[in-house]
Amino acid sequence: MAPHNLTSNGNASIVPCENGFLDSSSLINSEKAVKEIVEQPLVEGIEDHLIEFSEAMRTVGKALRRAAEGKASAQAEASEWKRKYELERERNLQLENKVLTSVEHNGNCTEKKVENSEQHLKLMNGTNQKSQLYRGKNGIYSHEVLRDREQNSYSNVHSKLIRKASFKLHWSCNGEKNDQHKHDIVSFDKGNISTAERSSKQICLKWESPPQTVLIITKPNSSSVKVICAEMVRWLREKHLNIYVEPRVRTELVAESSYYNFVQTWKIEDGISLLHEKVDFVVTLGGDGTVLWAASMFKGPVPPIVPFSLGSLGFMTPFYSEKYKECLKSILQGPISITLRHRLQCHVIREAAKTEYETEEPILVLNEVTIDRGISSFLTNLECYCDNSFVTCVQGDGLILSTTSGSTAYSLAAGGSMVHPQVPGILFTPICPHSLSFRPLILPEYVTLRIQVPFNSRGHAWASFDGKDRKQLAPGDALVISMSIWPVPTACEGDSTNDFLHSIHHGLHWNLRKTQAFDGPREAI
Ligand SMILES: NC(=O)c1ccc[n+]([C@@H]2O[C@H](COP(=O)([O-])OP(=O)(O)OC[C@H]3O[C@@H](n4cnc5c(N)ncnc54)[C@H](O)[C@@H]3O)[C@@H](O)[C@H]2O)c1
Ligand SMILES: Nc1ncnc2c1ncn2[C@@H]1O[C@H](COP(=O)(O)OP(=O)(O)OP(=O)(O)O)[C@@H](O)[C@H]1O
Repeated sequence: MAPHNLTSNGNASIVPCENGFLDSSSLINSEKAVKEIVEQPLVEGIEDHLIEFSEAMRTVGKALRRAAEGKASAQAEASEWKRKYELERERNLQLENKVLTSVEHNGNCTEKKVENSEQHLKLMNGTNQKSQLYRGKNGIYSHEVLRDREQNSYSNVHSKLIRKASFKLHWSCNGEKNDQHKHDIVSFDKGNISTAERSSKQICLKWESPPQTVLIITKPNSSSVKVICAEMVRWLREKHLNIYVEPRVRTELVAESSYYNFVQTWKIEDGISLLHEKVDFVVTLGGDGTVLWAASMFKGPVPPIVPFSLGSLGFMTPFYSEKYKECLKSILQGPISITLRHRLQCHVIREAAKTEYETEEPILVLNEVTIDRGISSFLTNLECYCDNSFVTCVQGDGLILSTTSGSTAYSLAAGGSMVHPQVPGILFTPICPHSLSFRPLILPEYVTLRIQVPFNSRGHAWASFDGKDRKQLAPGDALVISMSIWPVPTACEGDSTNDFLHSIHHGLHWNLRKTQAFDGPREAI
């Protein structure tokens, strides 16, 4: 129940604000009420406990005043910060305007880019941050004004302003385009708890300006992939796109013909960290492993990925490579239905680390992180905590913490459920548990999990990330896992649900059974 406020006439009223705080006037009123009670002349022979009561009320009165004062000072501070923020925003917008105008005068940018920049500024409408996503009234906008900082010998865009294509995300509803992004909001209007209508379904990406730069990632050592890649590069070049490939692929292409000299790449690992700033979308040519590889190249935001199937299974690769021209035409034109695939952020915390924050570089996984016994012949012994609540102790071959995208991979093989990739959750799937009652769990996406190798463990454990980068975990070491804020947007062939069902039908032959014949024994009617 909400606290009641005593008034001088003895009536009680409930006065919490919407935000859960008491408002300052009601605090002052309640303080007055307390004062009135306290200041009433004491009747002779008053009991000791009444004196105690009045002392207590005095303390309450003081506390209420302090709360009101605290709130007023917090409000003043907030308005000061708001004012500073407005000033900063104004200044940055002016700076941005100046840079763009000087670029226009120097002729360093194409006409198209300058046109776009004005459009961008309008769209940015008061946002000063060089951030990846701008939340608009009717969806999410993405804009970037970037300076090419990389000294890349293959790049012909030195020190120029380059601009990523701008796009907008829509949430469409029952097949119709609906610009309203509906959040999952819990309301408690008049004390009735309800959630907002759940009509936000398929996410659509619409280009606001044409995409100009594409990154092609290919599965190595495959001649069919090499052929398609070379063809695709030529085709994209005709469409005037800037093309990036991995250093290995550029070497292969240039060895084939000097025609491919225009293809750009990066020289050192550092170049990869800037890719998301340059690339409008990524094409993968391979199987699911190539999509995992492409995702792992982006430690932060990931551009939309268009995965072409050149592997055996292809859960995440809905596009047919033979039809790449039609597919890419429709991708370049948009809008594109996308699946936002969540990733898990994994921190290894060594026992030797002095603080919780002294962790190794976090690793992002699109499928799963697995903690297993490696080559050890002992049972793994893993203590699992979820937001500091003890979950269980895993004794068996290991544990898989999987995203819903990874639910059809290793987790499925270990008995986990298949989950639609848009369901926000973390799968907790044991590997060969030595207990009959250990069933897999699906936990909500907002929890933080901590998997601890106990000090009394007989052996080490091993963590692997999307099947790669194995790391040894010694007794006392822990792995902390939470949902990353950087999902992997993958383009859909149909829509998210259609693609998911298609992949489990065709990839796994899910529930494939000959239909029972009509003739035979029947129920008596
Ligand atoms: N017992 C198992 O099923 C098992 C064992 C180890 C690893 N894996 C999976 O392999 C993944 C690594 O894939 P890779 O291609 O780099 O290695 P890989 O070449 O060994 O291929 C593993 C297989 O898993 C499939 N796969 C990958 N991601 C999938 C997904 N999200 N849904 C359905 N199938 C998927 C691939 O198509 C491939 O056929 C790991 O993330 C793990 O999920 C599975
Ligand atoms: N660009 C890349 N650079 C290095 N390794 C890669 C690259 N792309 C994919 N790989 C690795 O190559 C392996 C095979 O890739 P992928 O899964 O795409 O092909 P596949 O095995 O033929 O397909 P499927 O998994 O559908 O059978 C994976 O282990 C993956 O990590």
